[in-house]
Amino acid sequence: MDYPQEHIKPYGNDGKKSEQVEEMFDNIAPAYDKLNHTLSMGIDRSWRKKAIDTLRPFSPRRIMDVATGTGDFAILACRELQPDMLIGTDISEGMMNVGREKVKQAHLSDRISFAREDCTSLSFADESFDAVTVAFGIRNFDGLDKGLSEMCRVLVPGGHLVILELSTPDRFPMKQLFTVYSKAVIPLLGKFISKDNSAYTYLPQSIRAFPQGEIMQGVIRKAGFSEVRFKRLTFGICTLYIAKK
Ligand SMILES: C[S@@+](CC[C@H](N)C(=O)[O-])C[C@H]1O[C@@H](n2cnc3c(N)ncnc32)[C@H](O)[C@@H]1O
Repeated sequence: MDYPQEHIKPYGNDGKKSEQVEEMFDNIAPAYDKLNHTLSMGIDRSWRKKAIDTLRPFSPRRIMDVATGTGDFAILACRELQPDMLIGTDISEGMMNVGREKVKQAHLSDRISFAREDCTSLSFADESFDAVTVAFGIRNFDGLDKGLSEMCRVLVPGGHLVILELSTPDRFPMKQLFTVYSKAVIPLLGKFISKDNSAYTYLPQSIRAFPQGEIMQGVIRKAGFSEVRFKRLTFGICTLYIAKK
């Protein structure tokens, strides 16, 4: 299926979305962590922790963190869940280079590795992982259905998928506050800190266009998952989805 966010690209209509997304994240990589924590006022840390906690009962031994970026989710998941191995995959080498450095600093290089992989076409064999996670990345895919079915393919039967994604609150007054914040504050602060004029205009546009809540639950089910649940976090600014293969 064709989804509206697949037509929203960071740098205009020319060229493939995945190439533009890769270029954008390569550009903003050095500023990404600072911006992330500033724009979310640090709340992203508690969202990541909540997402990782949902995997604790299953003690996954092999984890893939898709769209791993600068590795924050991967590092926290490795510390909290103590898997045998965790591989962070992403299309942006710029983001992963920041992540590689952080993993080294955290003395986790023996358990966390990185690989350049587009999630819509993964090179891993079927049933390679016990858990797949993706935090704030799935909205950027050029092919949501293909990305989800690839994540399903590489999971073992009974394995778990955890998705964190930004969403738009649907109730007063957070809905109105978030509209002002996303249309005025995010582009301005984003431009100032990252020096990329387009990246932080793309961010709120892609959040608004991305399927949310019950609709996203249906999209995940259609890709082959069962027991799909979701939880809105912080008044619906973020949504956590959990599913089983
Ligand atoms: C907003 S960052 C999130 C990074 C990290 N997961 C976090 O929690 O901070 C989104 C990441 O998704 C990656 N990405 C976008 N499309 C992708 C794709 N098709 N396959 C793999 N990674 C992708 C980008 O390169 C970027 O690093």
